[in-house]
Amino acid sequence: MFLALYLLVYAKTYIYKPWTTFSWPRISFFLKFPPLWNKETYLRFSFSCPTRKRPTKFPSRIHLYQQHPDWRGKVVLVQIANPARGRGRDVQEVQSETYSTAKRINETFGRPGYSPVVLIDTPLQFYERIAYYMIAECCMVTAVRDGMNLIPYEYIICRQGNEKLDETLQLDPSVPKKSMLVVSEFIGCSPSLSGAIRVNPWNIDAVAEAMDHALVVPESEKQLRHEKHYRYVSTHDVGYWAQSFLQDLERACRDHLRRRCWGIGFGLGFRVISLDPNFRKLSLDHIVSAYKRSRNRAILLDYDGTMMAPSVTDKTPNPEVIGFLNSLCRDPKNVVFLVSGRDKKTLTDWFSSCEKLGLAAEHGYFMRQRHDEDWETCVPVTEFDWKQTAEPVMKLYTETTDGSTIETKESALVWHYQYADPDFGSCQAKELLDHLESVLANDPVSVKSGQHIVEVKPQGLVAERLLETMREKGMLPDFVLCVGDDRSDEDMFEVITSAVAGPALSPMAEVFACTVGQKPSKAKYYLKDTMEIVRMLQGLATASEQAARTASQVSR
Ligand SMILES: O=P(O)(O)OC[C@H]1O[C@H](O[C@H]2O[C@H](CO)[C@@H](O)[C@H](O)[C@H]2O)[C@H](O)[C@@H](O)[C@@H]1O
Repeated sequence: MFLALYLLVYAKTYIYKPWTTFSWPRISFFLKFPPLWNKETYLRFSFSCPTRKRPTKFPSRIHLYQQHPDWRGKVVLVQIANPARGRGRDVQEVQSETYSTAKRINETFGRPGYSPVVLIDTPLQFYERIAYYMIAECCMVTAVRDGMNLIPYEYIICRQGNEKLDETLQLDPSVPKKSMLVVSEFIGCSPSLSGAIRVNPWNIDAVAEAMDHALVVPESEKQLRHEKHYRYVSTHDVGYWAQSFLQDLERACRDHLRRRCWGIGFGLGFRVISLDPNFRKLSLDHIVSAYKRSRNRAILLDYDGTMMAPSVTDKTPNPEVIGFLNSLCRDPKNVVFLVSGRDKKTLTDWFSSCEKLGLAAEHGYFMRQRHDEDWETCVPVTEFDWKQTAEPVMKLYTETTDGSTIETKESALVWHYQYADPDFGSCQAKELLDHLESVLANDPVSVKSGQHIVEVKPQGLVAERLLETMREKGMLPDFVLCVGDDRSDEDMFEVITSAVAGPALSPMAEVFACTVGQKPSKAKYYLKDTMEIVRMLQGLATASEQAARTASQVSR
């Protein structure tokens, strides 16, 4: 006879206490007290709170017995209902639903001497709860929302036990410990428990399947899963968290006195950002006069979000953009490159009328100096094995984020969430970024976020390569302008800023790294939006046209 136990905690009233404060004789007595403990008894715990709606709690148990009749008579699910903190109508509703469903399960699947569900609705002593943890084969937490939920961590610690417990229960200390967790994907601790079976608690069938799976996995797998759980819990203890908070605080405060803080945005979008005191708005007069003084100019321009507003649906460049790009390219002192995440074909089609414009497609993986030249592959990467790792992860987020899609480029994979719910999409994007960074840590790729995208692309620095090409041609830039709007452009800013006083630039070089909007950036300058960027580029184009007119008048 297997006894499975699950707990319904109506309120989180528990406090962590170290092992040393336990009353060993009481635990020992409790564990030996029939019918809760014998060598063949399996216990299952599950926690929930009535104020967080529980769609799948009991229905999934009914499904377990319906779909897996083998467990009837072998599994007893014990649910411990802690007293509710609140007394609202919803609390009462959940309580009465809990009682009536437990009754129904017992009537349907029970028999004399066997109740598949045991519902304990009196408060448990702390030592009793700990004892339940120790003997539970599996802990199940199916809350549909919860901040952190420490129950799985406590369960793991209890399952690991210690010497004293082994001695009390006459367990062989050399036998590896086991633990099984079924947890809701909506609770805070879920991402940290890589050995847990994660479920969507709204999906009754999936929860029943997970319960069944937790019962049937081989013993060796239960041990491996426990090893994973315990390794995490024992290394990420209170000391670890305190230390990491302190480190974060130190990092945030390091340049605090030097930095300026700004409140930006309105309502829910309001946030305080701290910016380098040297970060300032780019003055048109300043850049135009530096432009006029210079002889060899390198100009690197991002496209989406920089020259084209994110809100525009048709991203095809308008005649105004084509016009000033051509004016800039006609100036013999300029080398102009459009550096975009877009693919070769899109850039070729869009900029076919800009004959002298250099194009860097897929963030510089492909480059073409002019319209009549062939594309070259610039990054020495031929292996794309990382796509096999990245794609399934992106697919997972696409399935759970309605409106999101995956774009497959020759060198990169992009997860788009422009058409997903904005808040949920950006939360998912943050998670995906972390997830991809951790699984691709050893691959030669970088994971970047952009305008409603998360992109994985080969590492490679387009700005470095462009400066190198100019140097090979004997052109040492004395003016560098680099404009971009998102994280994928930060590498360019870093390269050109750190090239100052190096061999790639003239010692007199003036460098303008400019981002769009006021935000933490490696760029020294910002302009408010794409309109201001376009105005600035038009200003430079006008300066080039004036210089060309003056030159032609002089030569006549
Ligand atoms: O380097 P950029 O020129 O800024 O290009 C970055 C990405 O552009 C494209 O995505 C953008 O446009 C999409 C619609 O046209 C929009 O849904 C998305 O939110 C934008 O970021 C392109 O699809 C990506 O591959 C580029 O990396």
